Amino acid sequence: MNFTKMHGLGNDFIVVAGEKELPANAAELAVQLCNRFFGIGADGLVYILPSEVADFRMRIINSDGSEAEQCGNAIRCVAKYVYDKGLTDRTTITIETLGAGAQEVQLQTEGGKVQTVRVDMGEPVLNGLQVPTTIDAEQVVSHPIEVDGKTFEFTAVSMGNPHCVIYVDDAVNFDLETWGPKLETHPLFPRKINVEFVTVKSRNHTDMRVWERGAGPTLACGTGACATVVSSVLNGLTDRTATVSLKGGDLLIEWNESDNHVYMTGPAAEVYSGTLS
Ligand SMILES: N[C@@H](CCC[C@H](N)C(=O)O)C(=O)O
Repeated sequence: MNFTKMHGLGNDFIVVAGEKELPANAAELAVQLCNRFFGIGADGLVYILPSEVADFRMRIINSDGSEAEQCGNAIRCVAKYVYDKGLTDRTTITIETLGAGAQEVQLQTEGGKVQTVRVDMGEPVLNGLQVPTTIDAEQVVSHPIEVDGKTFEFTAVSMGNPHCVIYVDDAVNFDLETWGPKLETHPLFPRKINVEFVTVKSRNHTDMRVWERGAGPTLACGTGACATVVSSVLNGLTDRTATVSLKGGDLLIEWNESDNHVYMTGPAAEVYSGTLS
């Protein structure tokens, strides 16, 4: 099996292309290969597959073997992969995802080299039951959630995959390991949830740290950055365009007023390619 190790701001993936469908043992493979001590080590296993509705199709399995509906950092890596490996020579392509349909991706190149990737991440889903949460409301904004006697307030956003955004005084030093897993598996979230801890720095800048569903603390989360800006607009805390600073670097997020789509711009990088026997 040939693979390429890639990352988007340190959120790292084992990327596999050439298969027609996701193998039946994909969950088991993800757990083995993503293990940082006994495997290659990654936050997720990503398959690039043929699509009937877009140029390419992507499936992503988290490091615990669960499948995610969408992944913002992986979609940028997939776009860079197909361009760099000559699977397309176009700089605007579409990539089909499980949870957010076909998305348009623009590769921003200089001298034939991919610099950044801009993705139309589609419209955010705000309806409580659709995110999904157990709350039947058109929007779930600043809703209380109790964990171990401590009450947080969260805003729920789906970008194809579910997110809960919580504002804290100091996201950079927040105790992710204690609160992340308890919020991820809280009964309010029937399919579990990705948790973003956010500190607003200005109308156009936030810090964010993420506890990812199925992967734990990662250096960056593209869909989480999109959810952060959507939530911050709904809470009146930022403008519609903002930079989200993650542990692995920055993403530029724009929630466009005219089409209601969220656009994400950021880098993607290849680390190495290998063969697994
Ligand atoms: N890191 C990703 C999100 C990956 C999937 C997530 N763990 C989930 O289960 O929804 C991103 O960059 O968006």
